[in-house]
This record gives sequence, structure tokens and C-alpha cells, in this order.
Amino acid sequence: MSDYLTKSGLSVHPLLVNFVEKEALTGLSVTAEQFWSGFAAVIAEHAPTNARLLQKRDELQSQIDDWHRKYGPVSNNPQGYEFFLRDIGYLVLEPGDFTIETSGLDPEIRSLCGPQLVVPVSNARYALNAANARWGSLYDALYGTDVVSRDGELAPGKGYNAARGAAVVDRAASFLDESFPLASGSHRDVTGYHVIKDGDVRHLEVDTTAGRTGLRDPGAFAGYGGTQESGQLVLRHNGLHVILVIEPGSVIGGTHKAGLSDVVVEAALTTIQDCEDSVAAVDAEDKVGVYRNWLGLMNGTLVDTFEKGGQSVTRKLNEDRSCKDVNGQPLVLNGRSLLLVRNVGHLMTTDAVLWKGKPIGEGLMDAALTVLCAMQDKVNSSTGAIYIVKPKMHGPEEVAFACAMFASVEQMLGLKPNTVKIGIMDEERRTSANLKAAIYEARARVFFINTGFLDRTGDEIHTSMEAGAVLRKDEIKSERWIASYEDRNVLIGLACGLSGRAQIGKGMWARPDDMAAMMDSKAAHPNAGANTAWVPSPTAATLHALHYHQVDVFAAQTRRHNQSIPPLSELFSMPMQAPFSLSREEITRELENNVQGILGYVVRWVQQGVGCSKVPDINNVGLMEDRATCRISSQAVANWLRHGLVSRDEVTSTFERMAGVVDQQNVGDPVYRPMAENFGSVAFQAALDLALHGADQPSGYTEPLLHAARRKVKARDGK
Ligand SMILES: CC(=O)SCCNC(=O)CCNC(=O)[C@H](O)C(C)(C)COP(=O)(O)OP(=O)(O)OC[C@H]1O[C@@H](n2cnc3c(N)ncnc32)[C@H](O)[C@@H]1OP(=O)(O)O
Ligand SMILES: O=CC(=O)O
Ligand SMILES: [Mg+2]
Repeated sequence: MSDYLTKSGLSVHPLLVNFVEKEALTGLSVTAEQFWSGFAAVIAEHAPTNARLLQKRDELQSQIDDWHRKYGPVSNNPQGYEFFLRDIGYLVLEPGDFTIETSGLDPEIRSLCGPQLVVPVSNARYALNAANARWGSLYDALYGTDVVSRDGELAPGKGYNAARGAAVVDRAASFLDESFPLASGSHRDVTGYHVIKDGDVRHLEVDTTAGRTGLRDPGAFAGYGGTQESGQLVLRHNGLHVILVIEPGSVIGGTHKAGLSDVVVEAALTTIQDCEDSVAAVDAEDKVGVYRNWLGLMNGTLVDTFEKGGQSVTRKLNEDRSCKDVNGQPLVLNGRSLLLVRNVGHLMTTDAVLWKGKPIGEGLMDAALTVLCAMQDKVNSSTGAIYIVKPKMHGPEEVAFACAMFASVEQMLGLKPNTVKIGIMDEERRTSANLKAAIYEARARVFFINTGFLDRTGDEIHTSMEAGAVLRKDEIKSERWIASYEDRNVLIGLACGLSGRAQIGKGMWARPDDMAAMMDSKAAHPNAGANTAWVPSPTAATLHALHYHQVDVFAAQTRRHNQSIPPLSELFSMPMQAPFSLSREEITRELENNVQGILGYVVRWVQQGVGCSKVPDINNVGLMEDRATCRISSQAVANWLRHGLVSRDEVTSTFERMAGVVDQQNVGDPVYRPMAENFGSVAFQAALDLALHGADQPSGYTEPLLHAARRKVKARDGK
């Protein structure tokens, strides 16, 4: 407390003071005095509401728990359940029909459809990579993943595998034939691409083994760069660009009849720079690190130097791509993904700032600081918009609170009203059940709704903790409640006029190495009418981009526009187990799977401050684990414990057994501290607590226990 600095009645950690005054405010007309007095006023205005909203969460949860103790699962009394939810104010009155009014949005949000990448902003190397993932090499993405089979002669091997390379070129030609068909023949048989000048206008002519032809839709040729012999041909389809790279002198181009050395696709149209579930930021030092990276992404100065493949690499933001359009005029293609920033939710507090001697809401600090940093935007939004993704809001009242908070931050920083846009994560049950009212509260600034099905699954288990034993994790995700949640989200979004105005988004592909499976299943997202869907890596963005060539999202939205919205009874059809439906063996295996995931994730979070990891599941499939997936696993174990499917001793001994497995998985990590040698370790205990005390955690969230454990380790290790 002694080294805090006093700023307009707030006690502020010196690292934060320094960052704000020496870095974030640089070049702005806002003075330090104005910032701190404005921030103090924002806190004074909103902290009490924040506290009241959290209290309401607890009150509603305890009423719901009581209802289930009395009636059991909803199926015992469906009408009574809905009546009860209205009575306690969990369900609110729906507003009449309306259309959202958000203005000043970039085309990537309004009118273009494509992948949305998510990245922990705390990791500069990854954050820069994500910002640059606007463009991706299709050849690299195919060669490096299982989309091209890894069996037999196509296995990658040590050096370059020419047979695999040929299969990649063939697969890319199929994509070109589907999205940019030739008037006759196939891209497979092209022997030369030629830009032909016809008066002032250029068009593309193509030689194939069967003679000269062109694109079936000549309008898909958008421009060119370089020379006839070696350059780029820019094509456009469904608003997305694809660049054919012609380099006959290169290794790959030299093997192709037309010198085609790569197909570069426009991939991550938007990227969420995440301050929330994929980062571990527990104190002023961590938070400043997060804000500093975000600031560097906004003003274009972020640089990271690291070792890769025995070489030092320096990564910075890519420049735009300059070429010429068909009239020979400059055509500038954005070199970077449009960046959005995910703030934390309303729950946690931070001691980076004390108000009346107590930690302030972390969400309040994120709002003020991420907006302040975005005021330095030199490279991101073409309209001056600031995009904040707001997670884990429970219902319309909490959405209204976020909007009020953003309005105050705008005022304090002298920004025009509604400069700050809000992306509503539809990931808590009370928001799903009141989605129209939630969108209504944000109608002047909403830029997306998105089904965060991972948190939503965790909340599904937690909200109905007392109702009975839930199904196994994977089964929960294929039940009626989730199908209706996904459908309702799209259909309510369309009814509120989001089509052509804002994004309707879908959730994360959480198996980063399973790209063939992603390609088989994720076309369902654009087909369902979603403008975008989350991907975990640039490679996944490159591959998922192909789906937006396959599907015209706006046509899909038109098709769905008048479909009827599934009733609330569907949304409330819980993923409950029939009694005694699982064998002992099945129970043990599911418990082990959940425990392995929790331990594998938590140990890196607590020991190393890594907020998102690839962790093998029990079948050795690498899963993206973040706080939301950890919420699911810990709530699943807590639920089975609560309903007697597993005992406390069984849970504890499973954690002890799986600690050894996780230790083995991390054996190559020099800074890893084995857990099986010390069950008293902070990391092991935090993981165990998430399960044993999962039922009592607010909304089943993992952050309170994770933060406490990480702070202990930082204090112990003097980090
Ligand atoms: C429920 C939710 O809230 S989901 C949202 C939160 N989740 C996320 O943000 C997921 C982000 N993804 C990630 O953090 C990572 O992809 C992980 C942890 C899943 C896997 O990471 P790793 O094990 O390091 O991946 P892997 O070794 O396969 O690949 C590393 C390479 O891919 C890049 N990469 C991986 N993920 C990303 C990403 N999201 N953004 C940018 N680059 C990435 C890295 O920069 C690295 O390339 P480099 O060496 O050139 O820098
Ligand atoms: O934030 C995303 C989710 O699925 O949770
Ligand atoms: Mg989430």
C-alpha cells in the first residue's frame, strides 16, 4: 500500500501511473490530471452498480438452487419453471421489434464475412502474428496440417516431400476451381496466367493445356502487382481477396506449369486481442503488460524479437499490400486484421487501483485503459471506431451497465458518444434467455453478438447445479439446449437487423491440430447465417476462410430471416442424465479426462502465467484450454460430486493419479515443476479446489481461484 500513488483520491500502483502518464497519454490532448479525475469519477459512478449486479447474480442463483431442490430438473415442471424465472426477474419482458442503430463500423464488421482469430494479447509474438493473419498462405496451411492426408507417401517427413507438395497444389486448384472457375477447363491445367490490357482496362486470360480461356466471372479479377513474368494476380469472391503468386524462379513456382508458387488468401478479417480468458493477468504488473501490447498494436510500434529455428526473428505489424486495380489505379489491400479487444467481465477486482482503500472492478479499469490506448490508433479502424468485446454478461441489465460504463469513459476522454462499440458475448444463460432485450440495451453501439458456447456450457451446468447429474462433457454439447441456443442467437440477431449492420458470430474451434475435422464441420457456421466464427490460430483462419468462399453468408441470412425462433422451453431443456445410465468405467474415464484437462491447464497458468495452452485430452488429442474450457471441466466434476456419481476421495485420488500423467506430458519443459512430487503445491491445490469447491464459485468461474494461486506463486518466487 505504501508505494501506491495518490491520483484524484485513487491509490494507483506506480507501474500503472507510469504507463498512463508516460506512454498511453502521449500525443493525446487529455492531460494526466483530466485522466485521473475522470477515471475517479467513472469509478465513483459505476462501482456501486457493479457490486449490486454481482449481488443480484448470487440472489438469482440461490433462488434457482432452491427451486431445483424442491422440484428437481425442469422437465418435472416446465411451465412452472418459466413462470418462476419471470417471477424472480431472471426473465424480463421482451422489447417490441426494433433495428439496431450502430453506425461508423468498418466493412470487416458490416459487410465482409470471414474468420475471427482470437489471441492472448499478453503474448506479443502471437498478438503480432494474429494481427498479420489477415493474409495466409494456403500452400503452407495445407502442407502443414492434416487437411492433406499424412498417410503413406504423403507424410510430411524431414525435408520437403514433393508428393505432398503436389497434393497441396492439387487441393488448392480445387479451391480455385470452386471459387474462381474458368470459362472452360481447370486451374489444374493452367500453363500461363496473363493480364491483358484492353484500352484502359485489364482482364485476365488463362492458357490451359486445352487452349486459351478466362475466368467464368471476368469481374472476379480485381487487380495485379509486379510484372507479367513474376507478380501477383488479385482475385475477389464474396468480398474476399485471393492472390495468385506467380514466381517461376522460385522452388515451388518452378515446379508449376504456370509458375504459381502460392495461393494467398484473405483470412482473419478480424482478430480479438484478448485481455480475458486466454491471459493470466493478476496484478498491476501483468495488467500493464497487457495494456502496453494493446497500445503498441494501436499505434503500430509493437515489435517482438525471438528465437525460431535457431535464428533471431523480429516481428512487427505488416504493411498494407499495394497493387493496381483493373484500371491501373492504386489498389491498397489492408495488410492487417481489424483488431477488437476483449475486456474482462464484471466479476473480478484489481488492486492496481484502490478506491476508498478497496480494489476496483477490473472491468472498469479495462474499459478506461483499453479505450485510452485505442485513442492512439494509427493503423486499425478506418472509421475511428473502438471495438470492445464484453464477455460473461448476465442479461440485459448487465449489458446496459457495460454501455453506461463505456459512455462515461467516452465522456471522460472527450470521445464522441458511441465511438466505443460493444461485442456482446452471448455466453451466460441469462443473456441467451433475454437476448433480444440485451441487444436492445446496446442498440446504439452493438457490433456483434457471438455464441461463446464454451462459457455457455459452463454456465449451463452451474445454473442448474442442483437439478441433477449432467451428461458427459461431449454429450452436453450435442443436446437440444445448445442447438436452440445457437439457433436463437442467429434468428434473434437477424430479427434485430444485424444483417449488413453487425456481425453474428459463432464459437471457437478448440482442436487446433485437427484441421481436417474443422474443414468438415465449420462450414456449418456460415451456412447457419453467421458472418464469422472463431479460430485458434492463423493457420486455422487461412483454412476456415475457404468456407466463406463456399457459402454466401448474406444469402444464408436472407434464407433464415423468417424462420421461427425456438421457444424458451427448448433453451431450458437441460442436458441431464437418466439415473444410473453410466457404467463405473465410463464414470472413471470421464472423470480422468476432466481432471487431466484441468491439471494440464492450471499448472501452466499458476506456475508460468500462461492463460491459454494446448493440452492433450485422455485420447491424446491436443485441446485448446482456456478459462472457459476449464470452467466446463471443473463444473462437470463439481456436479458429479454434488450428485454422488463420484466421491470426494475418488476426485482427490484421480487428481493425484493424473498429476503424474500431466507431469509426463510436460517433461520437456525446463521451467515446469512436477506436481506428483508435491500434492501440497499451489498449482495442484488450485486445480483440486476448482473441482472440490466448483459448486460454490460465482457462476462456476475459475478466475477467483486461479488469480489467488498465481498471486501466491508470484509472491513466493518474487516475480
Ligand atoms: C472460449 C474462448 O474464450 S476461446 C478464446 C481464447 N482462446 C484463444 O485465444 C486461443 C488462442 N490460441 C492459442 O493461444 C494457441 O494457438 C494455443 C495455445 C491453442 C496453441 O499454441 P501453441 O501450442 O504454441 O501452438 P503451435 O505450437 O501449434 O503454434 C505456434 C505458432 O502458431 C502461432 N499461433 C498459434 N496460435 C496463434 C494465435 N491465436 N494467434 C497468432 N498466432 C498464433 C504462434 O505465433 C506460433 O508461430 P511463430 O512460431 O511463428 O510465432
Ligand atoms: O468466449 C468464448 C466461449 O466460448 O466462452
Ligand atoms: Mg467465453
